[in-house]
Amino acid sequence: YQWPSPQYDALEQFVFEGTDHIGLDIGGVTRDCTHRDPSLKSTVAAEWVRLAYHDMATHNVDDGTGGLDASIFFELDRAENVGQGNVDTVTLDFSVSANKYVSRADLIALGVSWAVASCSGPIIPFKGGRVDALTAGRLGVPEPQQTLQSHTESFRQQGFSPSDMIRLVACGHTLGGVRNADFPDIVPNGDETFDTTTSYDHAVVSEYIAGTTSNPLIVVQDSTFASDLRIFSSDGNVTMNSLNSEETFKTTCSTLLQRMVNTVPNGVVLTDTIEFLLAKVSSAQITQVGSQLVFDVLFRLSQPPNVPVPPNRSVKLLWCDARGQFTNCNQRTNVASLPVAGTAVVSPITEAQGITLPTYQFAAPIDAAASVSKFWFQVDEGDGSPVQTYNNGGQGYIIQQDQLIYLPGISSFSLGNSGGINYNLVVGVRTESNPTSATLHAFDKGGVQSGPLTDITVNLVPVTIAGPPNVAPGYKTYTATVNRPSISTSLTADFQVIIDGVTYTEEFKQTLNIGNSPALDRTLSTVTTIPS
Ligand code: HEM
Repeated sequence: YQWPSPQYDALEQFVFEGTDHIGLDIGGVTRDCTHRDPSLKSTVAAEWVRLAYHDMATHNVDDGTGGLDASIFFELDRAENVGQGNVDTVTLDFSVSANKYVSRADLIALGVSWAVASCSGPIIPFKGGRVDALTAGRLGVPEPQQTLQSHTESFRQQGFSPSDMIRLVACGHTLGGVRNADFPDIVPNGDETFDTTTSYDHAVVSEYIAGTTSNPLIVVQDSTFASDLRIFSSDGNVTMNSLNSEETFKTTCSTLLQRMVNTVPNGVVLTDTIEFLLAKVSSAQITQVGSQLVFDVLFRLSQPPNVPVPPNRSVKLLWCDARGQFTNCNQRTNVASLPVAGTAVVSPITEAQGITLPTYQFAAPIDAAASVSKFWFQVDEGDGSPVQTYNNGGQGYIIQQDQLIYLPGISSFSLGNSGGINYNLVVGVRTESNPTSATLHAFDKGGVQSGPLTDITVNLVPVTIAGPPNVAPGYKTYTATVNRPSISTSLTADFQVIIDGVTYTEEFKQTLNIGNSPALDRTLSTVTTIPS
């Protein structure tokens, strides 16, 4: 890993912080294996795992189509997808946070890892890179009244053998249960769970083997619906017996659920497993606070379980000028200390491992004539141990360019002339530069009904923004307006200018916190210089 890796960075934040590009705590929806509504026996985790299976179930191993591709967004009206759990998962949980780097399908897949971890199950490693379908997939979700032969054929088409089928059903039916509203013939007296525990454990297996189960797809008035019984007993209970230990159940399910969420249409290439970064530059940009040009950086560290943050820890940001007589730390290095300390939200995966994520926010006033070339951090735990340097594996964290900067603080919303909301997004371009082209690309994956990705390109035009707060010295403003039907939390913007034939880009910028948003508030860091 080397910073910056925008897709990796975005996926890593989802996996381990559980939050999206505007900080919305999506992973937290399943925290503590909670119920969406206290009246439900099912958990959010159960809903998320079922949804992922139903999305994947459209895979056809014979022609390589379908799989975990978010086609479920277009399949909710099918009988095979009945249930408020599926509707809530799609519309409330997974329709607002997908973005340029994280697809809806990635969110559905990650939902399985979050869900299982939140219910004390195994850690399921996650890969990103799924591609969202534009339309519904084939029919393919098995239903309880179908025969064993038909189920075996369904799972074969999805890429799973008869014994995988037994395992995968058990790995799913350890969570949640059957709802009266959806299957009144199976559970006429109200919702019933598949086993007696809420958590992700092997009770679904042990209760079946012990003959004490009340799984409604086993113990049911009309045996037509006893699909779990037919599946579990289909090999004379050999597979179920082999799963009858907590350890085996968890390792088996971790592997199988990974296979389930990594079942994607042919041609889709998944990333490597997203590993936790012990230290991470979460965001770094030149921007302005008020009309002061700042170098804004969030640095995230990690604390192992039960190890508090050292009380005397000091974290420093160091950087070199990019322009002027001290360029590249010729003679002097800039230092900012006393950042604003905070804690990042942790996802259920990180929480299950007991890891906490202290953060250090720097907003260092800078001068456009000096700017920033590369930066790094020094951490002194204040306990006599050696000072640690974090410098991106030796080369420092490099600021790619300072020609173009995003200015959310002087961006704004307004009502569109023909309806909707105008996003008036503002960037700064260095005063001495004259772009031959300036554009904005906006990506919006929001909404269930809208297509999975709206990609809008508009030209940026030079403007003078009236009145304070005005643009920082050294920069002039350009703006572009994007009209959306309503405020969209998933809209992100890429800006691009061409100056003297060279393209400069500021990309993947959030658009929700703009203008006077408190999220943009910063305490300016104190800056000194040291000889280098
Ligand atoms: C032959 C295969 C399967 C059949 C016939 C089947 C059938 C069902 C039925 C009827 C329900 C009740 C849904 C409701 O009341 O809304 C259910 C729930 C559930 N299924 Fe399956 N299922 C199968 C395979 C799987 C697989 C492979 C998984 C995941 C690996 C899975 C995960 C779940 C989960 C987690 C729930 C609980 C949902 C909740 O409580 O909200 N199922 N299943």
